[in-house]
This record gives sequence, C-alpha cells and structure tokens, in this order.
Amino acid sequence: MSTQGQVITCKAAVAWEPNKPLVIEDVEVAPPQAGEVRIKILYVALCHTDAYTWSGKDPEGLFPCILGHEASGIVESVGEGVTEVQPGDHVIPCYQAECRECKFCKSGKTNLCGKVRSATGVGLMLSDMKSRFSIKGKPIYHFMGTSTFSQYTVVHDVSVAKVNEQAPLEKICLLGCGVPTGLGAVWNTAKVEAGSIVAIFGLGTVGLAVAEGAKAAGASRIIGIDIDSNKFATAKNFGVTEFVNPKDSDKPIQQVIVDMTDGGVDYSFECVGNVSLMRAALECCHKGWGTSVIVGVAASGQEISTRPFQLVTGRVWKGTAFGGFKSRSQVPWLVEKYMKKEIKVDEYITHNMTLDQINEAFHLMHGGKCLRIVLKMHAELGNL
Ligand SMILES: NC(=O)C1=CN([C@@H]2O[C@H](COP(=O)(O)OP(=O)(O)OC[C@H]3O[C@@H](n4cnc5c(N)ncnc54)[C@H](O)[C@@H]3O)[C@@H](O)[C@H]2O)C=CC1
Ligand SMILES: N[C@@H](CCC(=O)N[C@@H](CSC=O)C(=O)NCC(=O)O)C(=O)O
Ligand SMILES: [Zn+2]
Ligand SMILES: [Zn+2]
Repeated sequence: MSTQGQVITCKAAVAWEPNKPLVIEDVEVAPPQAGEVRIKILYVALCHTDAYTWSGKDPEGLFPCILGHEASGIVESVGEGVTEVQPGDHVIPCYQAECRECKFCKSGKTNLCGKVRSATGVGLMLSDMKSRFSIKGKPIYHFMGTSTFSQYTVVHDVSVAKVNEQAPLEKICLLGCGVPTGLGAVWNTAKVEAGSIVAIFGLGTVGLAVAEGAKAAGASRIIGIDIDSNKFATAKNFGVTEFVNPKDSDKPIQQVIVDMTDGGVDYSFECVGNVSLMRAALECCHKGWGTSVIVGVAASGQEISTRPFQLVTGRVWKGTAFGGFKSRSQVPWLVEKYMKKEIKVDEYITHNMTLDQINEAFHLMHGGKCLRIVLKMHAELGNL
C-alpha cells in the first residue's frame, strides 16, 4: 500500500533534553512539501557531532530533536517540483546542501550552500519554517537538515545525493559524513602534494580518513598523534607511518613534531575538536608555508588563539566542513570510488547494532574503542 501523501508513524530516537538518554518513540512524519523528499532510512552511523549536540554544547542545539546525519536510505515519496530523485532511488542525506544556484554554490570557492542553512540551523523546513516531525501533536525539531535517527525523515531536495543502487547501503551510509570529511580535508581543503610531510592530531574515523587521503596524495611521512597508543596499530593500515603520544614527552607536542621534521610539517589536521590541540597543530607547521586545517568541532564558547607571528611567518590556518566536497555532485562520485575499491569504507565500521540499542551504541562510542558504529533501522532488514 502506498504511503505517499499520508502521515507515516514510525520509530525514532528522540533527544528530549541534553544528555538525557535518547527515547525510542512513535513519531509522526508528515508528507514532504514542495521541494522536499521523504526518505526511508535504512542504516545510520553515529558521529561525534551527534554526541556534541546531544551534550548541550552546540549553540545551535535545540530540544526535543531527532539527531543523526550519517545515513543511507531509499526515497519513499517526493513533494511537488522535485525532479532529481523519485521514489525507490537509493540516496544519502547530505547535511551540507548543494543547490547549485546560490551565491556560495555559484562561487566555485566553497562547498557551503546558503539555500536552506537558515532553516536547518533552527531545526525546521524552509518552505513554512515548521517541523515535519511530531509526537501527539508536539513538534520535534529537525537536526542538521537530516534527522536520520528516524525510520523515516523529510529533507530538502538540495540535501539528497542519489547513488548507485548496486552499492551496499549498510556500508555507504559512512559516506554521509566522517570519511568524506577526512579525505576531502586533504584533497580539497589542504590540497596536499606528493612528498609532503603530514601530521594528524586524533586517530578516530576522521583522522584515519585524513591518513588515507594523505597516502593517496603521495605524502612521504604521515605522523599520527593520539593520547591513546592503542590507536597506532589500526592507523598503520590507513597510511600512518609514525606515531607520537603527547603523554610520552615533557615537551609541548608542537615542539616534538618540529624536532622530528627539520622545522615542521607541510600540512597538519586537527581531528579532535580541542582548541589547545588546534594551536599545537598550527604551531607544528613549517615556517613559510605550513598549512593547518581545523576539522574537529569545538564546543560553544571555545576559542582558538596563537601568536599572530605564527601567521606573519607564513603558516596558514584553515578549516573544513564536509571536507569541502560539494555534496549532491560528489557523494555519488565517492560511492563510485568505493565500488571500484579506490577508497576504504568497510574498514571504518567496527560495530553493527540496531536502532533500539542506540544509547548502548553511544556509550560504546564514548569508550573510545570503536570507529564507526552502524545501526540497522528496521528489523526486516535481517542480519548484516
Ligand atoms: N568539520 C567537519 O565537517 C566534521 C567534523 N567532525 C568532527 O571531527 C572530530 C573527530 O571525529 P571522529 O574521528 O569521529 O572522533 P573520535 O572521537 O573517533 O576521534 C578522536 C581521536 O582523538 C583522540 N584524542 C582525544 N584527545 C586528544 C588529544 N588531546 N591529543 C591527541 N589525540 C586526542 C582520541 O583518542 C581519538 O582517537 C569531532 O570533533 C567531530 O565532531 C566530524 C565530521 C565532520
Ligand atoms: N552547530 C555547530 C556546527 C558544527 C559544525 O561545524 N558542523 C560541521 C559539520 S560536523 C559533522 O559532523 C559543518 O558542516 N559546519 C558548517 C555548517 O554550516 O554547519 C556549532 O555551531 O558549533
Ligand atoms: Zn558527522
Ligand atoms: Zn547553494
């Protein structure tokens, strides 16, 4: 029976308040309006940015909301005027939209799109500035324009990438955030050249994807820095050639790296979200040309600082969102690269769980022993 035009009642993990356990609720999902797409979410991975907003430290965090942004699914129905996807298409929701019409999209200088950002930042849909989610008549906020911790979600059409139907949805959900962010930080934001020396602060999924991107770019040395020495064994498989634990030295970590590299690295990447480490990442760069890219998301109220002399003497400080990838155009390309085995995806998945285990999954994530945890959103999907 078609559900097109009907309200769908389904299960979703609702964050009622910061830091309180998520609650699996029966949520009503309204039909998509003009320019919107309703997606049956099949698989979702947990990202630290979900945990960050849930913690209450995100200045844009609104409650109650449905978190989640790294997912895959199938289009259930589309609203009026939607031409680029249709029911049955396999898709990846994209928190970084791409309208191809706004000042940002047309600039050719950035992947940030302005079309729906004002609405997604306040947890609503642009056409009427209302939510499509409710529980017994009470509206529930959207999150990052995706809200993929729900069996069904509604997103703007500019926030959907149509992908190859042969690609395994239980794997390619990762191409909705962490892996592209790390690869793109290297390829699009820093534009690392062959022979470069690279330092990566934080060897979680994002840092490992930076390592994979740097190896592909031909970096000669890839130095991984993490306070957990157990991370090195896995990191080697992603291209890290040397490992430093800042706890093993009395010297500041930037000095350790400068001493190891005859004056500093060509490129560094902060993949933790710690403002002191962002400073260290900048200051371990080589005088005259070293570039540091901020990837980690720091909490509300946190600020970065350094001596301006660091920049006067040629170091460059940059940041990246979704690795600079234009989402609708390039996520399908990343899926193709995965299908051709040119990029890793499966290797970042350490756990498979189910939607009803979501609190346990976050607990596991905070334990620091996993990379990506993928949740199966519907019981009928069977075992992975
Ligand atoms: N800019 C963007 O578009 C995106 C940013 N992010 C952000 O990237 C960051 C990293 O994400 P994940 O890799 O998933 O996180 P993760 O928690 O899996 O990895 C962080 C790693 O940093 C290490 N670490 C913690 N404190 C450290 C310190 N003081 N010095 C050295 N290492 C330290 C941890 O042991 C861990 O291995 C998060 O802040 C996340 O919110 C994630 C996706 C997209
Ligand atoms: N609302 C947060 C913003 C956090 C942030 O920087 N998000 C990244 C993506 S992180 C994904 O896991 C991003 O794309 N930023 C650009 C944007 O337009 O949001 C805060 O205010 O801290
Ligand atoms: Zn993310
Ligand atoms: Zn745009």
